[in-house]
Amino acid sequence: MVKVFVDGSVGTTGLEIVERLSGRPDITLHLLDEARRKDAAARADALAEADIAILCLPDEAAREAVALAETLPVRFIDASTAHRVDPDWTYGFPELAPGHAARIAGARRVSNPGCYPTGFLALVAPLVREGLLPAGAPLTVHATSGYSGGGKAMIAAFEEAGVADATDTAFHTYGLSLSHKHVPEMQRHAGLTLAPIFAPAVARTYRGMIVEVPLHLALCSADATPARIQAALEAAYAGSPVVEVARDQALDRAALRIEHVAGTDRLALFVFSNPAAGHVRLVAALDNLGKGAGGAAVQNLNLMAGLPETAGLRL
Ligand SMILES: NC(=O)C1=CN([C@@H]2O[C@H](COP(=O)(O)OP(=O)(O)OC[C@H]3O[C@@H](n4cnc5c(N)ncnc54)[C@H](OP(=O)(O)O)[C@@H]3O)[C@@H](O)[C@H]2O)C=CC1
Ligand SMILES: CC(=O)N[C@@H](CCC(=O)OP(=O)(O)O)C(=O)O
Repeated sequence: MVKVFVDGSVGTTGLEIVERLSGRPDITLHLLDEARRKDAAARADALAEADIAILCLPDEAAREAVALAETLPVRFIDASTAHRVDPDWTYGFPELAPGHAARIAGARRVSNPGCYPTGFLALVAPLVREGLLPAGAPLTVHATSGYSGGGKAMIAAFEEAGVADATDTAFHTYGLSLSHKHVPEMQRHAGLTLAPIFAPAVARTYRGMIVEVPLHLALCSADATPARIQAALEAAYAGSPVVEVARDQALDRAALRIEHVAGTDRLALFVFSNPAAGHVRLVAALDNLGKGAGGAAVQNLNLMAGLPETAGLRL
């Protein structure tokens, strides 16, 4: 039995993780009740008893949890942004590169990826690694998230008319200072020398996400073609139980919906192209709370605990 403490278990991500772990015979789940869940001493005790702690907290509280456990043997999975480019932490995207799942399995401290970077890195990292995209390529990322991506505060803003920042919008773009907190992890883990321009948005749907990287083949390496890009992605995820690369590149596909894999822990990748124009649209569909957060945390937990990688996942 693996003893798991979920810190932040009543937040949006925490609840998703608890749902996936509850009732599993291989896991003993430790949660703190409402009165003690923010109590530092109670959290420190829970950390002392756990084999693995999953942090589903704002960045500052995640750093605090790690500090509380400085001298303890507990291993961490941190769902926050706090440690995603920290060289002392292993980046928790098992499909990032060959052998990376084994690194996560042996790691003490694993940083769960951001939801948007999960889509971006799945599309771009293999192409940089295979030399189809130069490391200095000037990339742009357009993405739309369901509103649960902003946690309890954004859920309230979309669902409760009475709150201070209530909104009735159907869709809004944001990140307009062009310094979103996900950019450093996108650049670092894709192996890019130039930071991508990131244009995120939110739509009035609870969960689901589309991440898109449009590419001019003129900006790619000389031997890059849509077929080679498709083949590189298929090779990178061959046999993956979580990441799938669609083979249907039909130009007349009517639409790709934000709900495509919502409610699952899958990640679906697409290469749409017009070879004559030299235009490609790399698109990822995921659930911000699935492979974008809770599903990824459970996948990492399984790897770290030596359990079947997909146990408890919604595939
Ligand atoms: N939502 C998403 O799609 C994704 C979220 N993440 C990341 O996961 C983390 C959690 O996000 P999310 O679940 O959306 O956020 P929520 O705001 O929904 O939940 C955060 C939870 O942490 C609790 N909390 C805050 N401070 C403390 C503390 N000091 N001690 C104990 N508990 C505390 C909050 O308490 P209270 O209920 O009282 O507010 C809340 O329950 C964040 O770092 C976020 O960036 C990552 C990927 C995707
Ligand atoms: C819609 C929305 O607001 N999304 C969040 C990101 C959600 C997420 O991935 O959380 P992490 O930052 O921990 O990765 C944002 O843009 O800040």
